[in-house]
Amino acid sequence: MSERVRVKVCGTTSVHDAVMSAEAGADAVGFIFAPVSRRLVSPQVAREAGLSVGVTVARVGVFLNQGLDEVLRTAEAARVSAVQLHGELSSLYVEQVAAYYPVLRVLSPAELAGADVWRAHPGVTLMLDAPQPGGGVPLDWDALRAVFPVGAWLAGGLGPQNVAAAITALRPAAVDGVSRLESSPGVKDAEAVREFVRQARAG
Ligand SMILES: O=C(O)c1ccccc1N[C@@H]1O[C@H](COP(=O)(O)O)[C@@H](O)[C@H]1O
Repeated sequence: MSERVRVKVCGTTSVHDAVMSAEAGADAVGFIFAPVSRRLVSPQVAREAGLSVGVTVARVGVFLNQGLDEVLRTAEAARVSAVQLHGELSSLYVEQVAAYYPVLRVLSPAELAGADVWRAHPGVTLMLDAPQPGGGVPLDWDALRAVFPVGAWLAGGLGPQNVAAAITALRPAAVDGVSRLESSPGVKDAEAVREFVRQARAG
């Protein structure tokens, strides 16, 4: 029997949306701490939102090319349970974060050649995403079929209309979405979130 696909709803900026995502059945909510993001949230709000989702929902802090100190300080202040790392980062940097938090290391398809180093690392899970995170652009699933790493998570333009097809194509361990789950940047569309979870469970 294949394992159930986990669902992460990212870009949470309020207690209201965190609770709504948890009630919709999300396994994880994401908080984006990259200053460039239109979904930037403060560690204080993320902490309050994370405390409101109960014990079974993971709280993921998302970072893009930020310094190690900043990542660890922000993650601690927000009380996240895992850290998602985007950007051009050394293996040493990723290992240093993984000494404190389970890590989702995000790679674009062009970076997959460097994925091998993480396959045997118990604290690091791979996520495949588009080169522009949060851009709502799906990956070319057909091109990835033969190379998608077992156990990896999938992001990139996933929403209620395409998540089941993505799961069928690549059998990721989890799916993650932002742009297609919003009514405006940083504000969730509750019906889109509910349908995203429903479709992912059906996929
Ligand atoms: O969404 C952002 O603004 C963002 C900024 C910096 C790093 C990551 C960001 N989001 C991540 O992008 C993917 C998928 O987004 P989308 O569904 O294609 O819009 C997801 O992993 C987010 O965590």
